[in-house]
Amino acid sequence: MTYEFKEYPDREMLAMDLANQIAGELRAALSHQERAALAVPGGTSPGPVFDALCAADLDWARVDVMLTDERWVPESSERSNTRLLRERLLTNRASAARLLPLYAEADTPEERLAGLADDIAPALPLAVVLLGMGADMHTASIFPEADKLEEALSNDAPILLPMRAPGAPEPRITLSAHVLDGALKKHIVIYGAEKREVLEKARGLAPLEAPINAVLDEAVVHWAE
Ligand SMILES: O=C1O[C@H](COP(=O)(O)O)[C@@H](O)[C@H](O)[C@H]1O
Repeated sequence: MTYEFKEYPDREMLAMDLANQIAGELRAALSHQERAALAVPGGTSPGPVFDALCAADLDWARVDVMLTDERWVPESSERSNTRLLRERLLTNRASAARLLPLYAEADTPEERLAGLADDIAPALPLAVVLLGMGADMHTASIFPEADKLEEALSNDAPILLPMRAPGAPEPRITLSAHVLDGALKKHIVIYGAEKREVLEKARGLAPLEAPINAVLDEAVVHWAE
């Protein structure tokens, strides 16, 4: 498995450079296809990238934006990844993009899974995916020790899976590994010494132990202190 590791002087430079790269890749995809799909993470890491990317000059009306995963909470919750997406990415020029949601009101993800997956399917494969990584080596909501970990990692997994894990305070919904890994361009954003070490420790481990390894091959990892 090989991946590129890009180190930046600071987080601001990382956010600007990564946003430029993603915008360029979306433009390239749109030059030879009618629509392009972009999947992005939630959590604490992508906000500054969203702040830069939302101003990019490209034909956002032909871009389908979705999350890599969602916490099963309504948008009124501080923990909603959709809320972050609306506040920081789907604004400015990017407000013209089409959001393909990973949440709909219901008590459990299982109740809405099929409908959400049906809406996403025509937009695939992803032109670009941006992923985060937790300190436990999870990516999207593919967590070590999760109840559907094996299924999420298998090549014939459905597009979307519900997920429950000891490290996740609420039920989740996640794109499966082959959908994420099938993106034409893959980027992973991580900050700080701890996550850099975690990524090093993941080297050589099976995706069952280190789910991040299911998407790392040929990805670009963007790191700043
Ligand atoms: O819960 C989640 O965690 C990961 C990592 O988040 P971070 O705050 O450590 O950057 C994130 O990539 C994922 O989308 C999110 O749902």
